[in-house]
Amino acid sequence: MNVIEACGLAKAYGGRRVVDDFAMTVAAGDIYGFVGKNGAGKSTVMKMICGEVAPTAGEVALFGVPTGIGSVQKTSGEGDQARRIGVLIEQPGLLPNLTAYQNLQAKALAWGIVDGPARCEEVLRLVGLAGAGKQKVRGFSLGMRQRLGLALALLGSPDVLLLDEPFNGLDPEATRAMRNLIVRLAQTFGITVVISSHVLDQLDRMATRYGVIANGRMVREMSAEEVAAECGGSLRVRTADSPRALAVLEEAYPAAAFRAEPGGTIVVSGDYNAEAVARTLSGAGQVVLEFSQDHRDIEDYFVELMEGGATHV
Ligand SMILES: Nc1ncnc2c1ncn2[C@@H]1O[C@H](COP(=O)(O)OP(=O)(O)OP(=O)(O)O)[C@@H](O)[C@H]1O
Repeated sequence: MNVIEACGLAKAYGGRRVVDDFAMTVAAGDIYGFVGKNGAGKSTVMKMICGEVAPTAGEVALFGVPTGIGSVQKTSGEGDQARRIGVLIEQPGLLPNLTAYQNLQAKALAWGIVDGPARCEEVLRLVGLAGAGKQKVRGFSLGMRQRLGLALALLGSPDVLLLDEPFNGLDPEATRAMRNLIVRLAQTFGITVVISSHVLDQLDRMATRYGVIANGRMVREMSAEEVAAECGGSLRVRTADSPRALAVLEEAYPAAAFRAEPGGTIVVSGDYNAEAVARTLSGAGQVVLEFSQDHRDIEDYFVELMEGGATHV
């Protein structure tokens, strides 16, 4: 089932369309990496999905139900539908003079969560802040604040989490902890997660699907497998007898593509397995002089896509 479907979505500020004709599909269980340059429109899209910002045009369907412009928006913060989406967008709006627990309790009360105290304890535990529940938030590190923000987003037991730059300002250790936590939430509780982030190497370790936005439009959506295949690159092989090696490989791997370079290097791409190629060559008595794998950097790949978006007038 698609949990989020956006179609023809647009948002104009002062007559300028910062999101335009935007489409997005997020399926249940996805960890969806939402990628785009600064100002591309990621936060605005997420705010429209969760109902914080009313679209100028277009439609969002949540859990297969069209929200209609403004309908979920009006229930934001109350009601079951709004609670099915947990949101961490920009600063989580924490009250610094209250403890972590009190911050959660205030929201639980506002939302009328029946088992409020137990749920507050539970989400604190989930985000690894069980020991810090009685501490005032003003003494919290950025990493702890982000975790508490995530706890607030989890309070209503959401089916979907929208996380805008959850790694912002976190050191490598806190970044890893946040990543592991998000993956655990997705895998253990089946929560669908949409994460906007510039930290591509973190997304690369967790995302199952990607969407790339440029100038307010979706440039491309693709699975992690598609990204891996496109970044997979090629194999460069040179042996003492390149024509013979080429003939051996072409016969052994009919589904792969081969290109012979003038210096005798054979470039293998498509459907091949590097280890098997090495074994085939050695089995054919070929003396291997060069054997290296070219991988396309995932960052280069996304930067190219992010820059390939249509520009607005
Ligand atoms: N409330 C607003 N009023 C006017 N312009 C806005 C408003 N919110 C966003 N914008 C503009 O819309 C564009 C998209 O902003 P948005 O925050 O959605 O981008 P983003 O992709 O999330 O960027 P970043 O990665 O920097 O957070 C920007 O040019 C921004 O200045």
